[in-house]
Amino acid sequence: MENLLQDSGLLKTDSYIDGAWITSNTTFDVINPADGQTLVSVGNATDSDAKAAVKAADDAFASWSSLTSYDRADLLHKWHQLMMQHQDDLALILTLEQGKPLSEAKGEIAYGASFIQWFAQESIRVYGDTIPTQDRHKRVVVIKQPVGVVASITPWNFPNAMIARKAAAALAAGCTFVGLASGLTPLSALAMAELADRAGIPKGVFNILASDDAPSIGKVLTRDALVKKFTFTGSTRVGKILTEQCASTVKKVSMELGGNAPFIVFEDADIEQAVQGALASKYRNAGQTCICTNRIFVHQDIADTFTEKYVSAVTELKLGKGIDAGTNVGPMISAAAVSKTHDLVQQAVAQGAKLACGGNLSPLGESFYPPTVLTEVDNTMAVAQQELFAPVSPIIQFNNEAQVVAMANDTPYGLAAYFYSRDISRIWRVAEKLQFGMVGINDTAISNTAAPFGGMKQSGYGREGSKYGLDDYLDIKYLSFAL
Ligand SMILES: NC(=O)c1ccc[n+]([C@@H]2O[C@H](COP(=O)([O-])OP(=O)(O)OC[C@H]3O[C@@H](n4cnc5c(N)ncnc54)[C@H](O)[C@@H]3O)[C@@H](O)[C@H]2O)c1
Ligand SMILES: O=C[C@H](O)CS(=O)(=O)O
Repeated sequence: MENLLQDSGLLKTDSYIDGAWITSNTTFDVINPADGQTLVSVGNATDSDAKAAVKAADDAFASWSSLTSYDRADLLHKWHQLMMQHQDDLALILTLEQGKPLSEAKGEIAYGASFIQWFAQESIRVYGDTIPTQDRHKRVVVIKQPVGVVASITPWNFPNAMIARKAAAALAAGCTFVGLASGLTPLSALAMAELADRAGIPKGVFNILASDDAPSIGKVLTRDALVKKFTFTGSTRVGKILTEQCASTVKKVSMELGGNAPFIVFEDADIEQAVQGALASKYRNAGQTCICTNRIFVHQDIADTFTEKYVSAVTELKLGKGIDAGTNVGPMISAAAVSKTHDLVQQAVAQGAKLACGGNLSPLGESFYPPTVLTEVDNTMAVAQQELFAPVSPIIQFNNEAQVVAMANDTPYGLAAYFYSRDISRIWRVAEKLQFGMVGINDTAISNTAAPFGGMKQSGYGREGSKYGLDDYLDIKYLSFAL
């Protein structure tokens, strides 16, 4: 695999702890979802390695947090520059281990790097307060201080950006960081560590663990008292487990969890714009993003027109390997993911849904599933209630605003929602009533470093990116002076 890279030094296969690439007694294989072949074998970090990483981060905290925010920003800017300088190699590594089209992988590298740049800039704007008191002999001042060691566990679907979105804020705030990458996609995280090393980020400040035993490593990271903040991105199911595990040491916790995004097309929408928006939101990363459209609600008056245009556009999407030019939709992460998806599609058809396109197993390989559209779906079906994380569009008809808002909100999730309308009164009414942390209005390209990314309900809590993104990594302290 290294011979495919311009800089073979970016292919790292061991965990990075305290500025060193550690050796492991056992390894696990990283599989290319496009062909099921082993890319490389990676050293399997152990619980002891996780404890060592936490200790290294704790040892490094005093010196890292004592740097000025300008000093930290300089190092983060250098890291950002190196990420962009090596964007092509990082994207190729990402596509090979995760499957997304190369163009999307390049976009993810730029998106991940933008968080490093953003928080380098934000770090020099961590302000406190002076508070007027009723006592002339008293002064009250508020200061903000980094919480300490941050531990993180992240998913396979954005193996660069989900780590960058956390680590950049943590380091900018003056914290030190231990990240466990997904065992399915560790290579992107290890390449980030290589570039952090090259940027001159001191040893112990940024540590990356690779392991195929996340539950075991997770118990260390959630229960070690030296870890003061735990941040997770992944499924709601696992988020609940980890939140419970963090309770034993009362850590600060942030959770970026699952989603079930409604996409509503009102009768006054620009239908062509809605078709393009749904296409982009649904089939990005083969539908494997937390903010992908999960249910498409179309007003009955325009349902036939929208569906005809949408199905026509979906059938134009090219299914293929991520490294192949022209691929719009790559493989899913595994054959198991395809099997789960196909079962949901078949179950929906058995319950009365109609297959407008796709819905068959692909000759390209066991991890490929064709872009699929189901019509005459009911909001109570599993294909509408579950987070699909797949290239499948369930279309549900509605006949009035109150009904569709109720259906859209009828989910334990509350991450992203989208709707298309040109009625400004309706836009405000619906935007305020939708119970989701992020709402796209005639827009589905909502991921934005400057905006506070996060959810409500069982999609989690905490915000990543934006001017709010440092808050989760800072303690607020006030000083009361008697003069
Ligand atoms: N809200 C967001 O920002 C966001 C972003 C990306 C993905 N996600 C969500 O992530 C999910 C898909 O990713 P996934 O399949 O990797 O999710 P997952 O929850 O199965 O795994 C996430 C990470 O947790 C690890 N893990 C699994 N079980 C664990 C345990 N018991 N203890 C410790 N670690 C454990 C995994 O190895 C992986 O690294 C979807 O639900 C998606 O919506 C959310
Ligand atoms: O999968 C979830 C990611 O957070 C989506 S995005 O990378 O923020 O667009």
